[in-house]
Amino acid sequence: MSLMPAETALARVLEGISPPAEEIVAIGDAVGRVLTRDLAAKLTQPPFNASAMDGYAIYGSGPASPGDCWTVVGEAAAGSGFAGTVGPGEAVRIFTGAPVPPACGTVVIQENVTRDGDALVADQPTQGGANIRPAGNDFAQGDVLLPRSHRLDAHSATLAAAMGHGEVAVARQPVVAILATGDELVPPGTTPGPDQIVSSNPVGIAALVARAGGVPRDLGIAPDRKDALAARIVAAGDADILVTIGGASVGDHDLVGPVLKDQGLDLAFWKIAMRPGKPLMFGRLGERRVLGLPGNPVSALVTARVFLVPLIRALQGETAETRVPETAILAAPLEANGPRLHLMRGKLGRRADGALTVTAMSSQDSSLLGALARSDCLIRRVADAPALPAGEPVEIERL
Ligand SMILES: Nc1nc2c(c(=O)[nH]1)N[C@H]1C(S)=C(S)[C@@H](COP(=O)(O)OP(=O)(O)OC[C@H]3O[C@@H](n4cnc5c(N)ncnc54)[C@H](O)[C@@H]3O)O[C@H]1N2
Ligand code: MOO
Repeated sequence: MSLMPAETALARVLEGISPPAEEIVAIGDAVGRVLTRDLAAKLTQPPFNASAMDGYAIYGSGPASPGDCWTVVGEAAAGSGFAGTVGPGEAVRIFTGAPVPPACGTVVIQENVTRDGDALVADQPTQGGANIRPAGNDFAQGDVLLPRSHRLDAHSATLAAAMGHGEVAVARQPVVAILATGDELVPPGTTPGPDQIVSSNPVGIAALVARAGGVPRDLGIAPDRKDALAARIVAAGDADILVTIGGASVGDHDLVGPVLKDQGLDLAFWKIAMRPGKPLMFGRLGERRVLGLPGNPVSALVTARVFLVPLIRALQGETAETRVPETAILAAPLEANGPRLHLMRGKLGRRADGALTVTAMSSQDSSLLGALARSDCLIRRVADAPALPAGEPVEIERL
């Protein structure tokens, strides 16, 4: 029986997602959150013609030439404009960010004039209209600047604040319960007994969840016993996604599938044509999505990137493409690929001419965390891809 292609599996994972529930958060807490509504500016920026420099606002719209002179009749500072009127031959001392008086169309910078008491003389030429930021230069009230589904980052959250939004409507963050399974596992920081290893995978899975905007909930480690596993799965409670790690394969102690089946799992798939990640499983337990990741650390982390991260993003209504394909030139040859999509761990470099190069890690064993941590990209090899010599381009995805 041929395995389900990874693309089909991803499409199944992303099926049937409803628009996210929304909540209102303070703009200072909204970075990393996804907007549920188009965001229009409540304000115009700048709200007035503003000086871009420290200097003098001069009457009229014309240029200033050396020898031109004015009488200084007042001052405009940021936060307190000049309240009077400016007439012909007059100027106002002005500072960066201050409103430019309506009668003034040019600001000359202070380095280019000489002032003696109230008398001001130009030493250098200044173009008409110089050093003024017109009202609405950045944006105007009513402009939709940030669309629904946009994930706020440092820049766009700053924009939203400037637009006048103290609070924004964002998608509720999906809760992702993470359950490690296996008699061999002990928590990080504890000394493994004979035949045991550290349960390291949940650390990276939780980090990927948080970076995608989800809230990780650690369910600890379940031993390879049906009753214990069943109890932990129930403990996932109202989580939006239950992620299990390990116990997904075909061994006698791989009980995750059978226990989930007993609990009524509506299985979408089990096993996909991808390396690492063959035993990946996905289904629904009522409203809850269940993603069964393979136990091998590289398999768990790579499948979490490829399937869990897009699911968490989609549950927040984010539509942006998460995979950003690029090409790099092989620095060393690659063998022909087998029948599964192979996401190979690779290291990027630069050729003397600046071209991006990539070298596959010498071992692609899915237990090698050291090699994964040293990698900075995945090389995407489609099923049955032919052997490639050095110098050929390959598709990569940065980690
Ligand atoms: N006869 C077959 N055997 C295996 C197959 C197969 O198709 N036929 N598939 C292999 C592949 S591919 C993978 S991947 C693994 C995945 O198996 P499981 O998901 O059942 O994972 P486990 O057996 O529980 O563990 C595998 C490996 O990973 C370690 N592990 C598990 N959990 C953690 C954790 N939280 N932190 C760190 N390391 C963990 C575990 O100790 C094992 O060493 O199956 C192959 N076998
Ligand atoms: O596919 Mo397994 O996930 O290679 O190690």
